Amino acid sequence: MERFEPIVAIDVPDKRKAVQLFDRLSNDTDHMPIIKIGMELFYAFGPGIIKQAKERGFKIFLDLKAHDIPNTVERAMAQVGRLGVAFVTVHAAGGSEMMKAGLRGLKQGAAEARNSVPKMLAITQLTSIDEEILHNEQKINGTVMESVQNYARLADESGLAGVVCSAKEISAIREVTNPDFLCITPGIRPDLNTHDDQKRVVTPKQAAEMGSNGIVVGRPITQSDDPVAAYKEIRHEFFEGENAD
Ligand SMILES: O=c1ccn([C@@H]2O[C@H](COP(=O)(O)O)[C@@H](O)[C@H]2O)c(=O)[nH]1
Repeated sequence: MERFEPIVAIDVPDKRKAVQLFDRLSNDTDHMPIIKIGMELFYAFGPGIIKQAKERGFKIFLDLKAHDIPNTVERAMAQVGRLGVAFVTVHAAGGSEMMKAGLRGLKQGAAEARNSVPKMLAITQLTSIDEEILHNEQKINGTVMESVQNYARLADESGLAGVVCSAKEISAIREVTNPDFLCITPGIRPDLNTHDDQKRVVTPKQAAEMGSNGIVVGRPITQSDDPVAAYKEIRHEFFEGENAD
């Protein structure tokens, strides 16, 4: 099973802090993480911030969670395909037509720029959603597990490389998707007493045991007094948990 280096979410408000984290995570580690650039950094600094991370040798997980009509997502993904990133995200809730259109655009943009095609992942149910929000706000019948499994099946049928989900849902997803389908898992907390706004959380070791292809970790690293030490510990726990079954 393919396992990626941990994906570190650089959710910080200023460029100086982001670049400081890029420098520390590239200079002071033997195994560099994948860098996740999300809405906060991208909306503020655009493609330039991707360039700065790539110059330091990082692979980029661009997490903009596209969710719009198919034509708009197709055209947006054509632009993203030109950026030379490794992963991109769209919301499965946009439907199969939207996911297929996004993938078409991504392939077209990547081909025009002579880039490899990034792996497109579908967000299933955000890891900040629990049963209560699912039922009372989204008005979805059934469980979070069933909703995530349904979105994963739809993403696989639409040709996507995988999904973003909680590690708790991986075994249900594997029942309905192709064997190479990726499950990338945020909602990671080394200390399960500290959830922040996340609802479906597991430790790095549990994520490995549950079959995660890659963990996404933000605040436990970026808000640590020693982000490099925190990263190394989380990475060790994730890879030590590998094949623990
Ligand atoms: O379902 C999802 C999808 C994406 N995320 C992103 O992962 C990180 C998690 O950050 P933490 O600080 O470790 O909670 C963040 O960038 C989210 O946008 C997610 O958490 N859940």
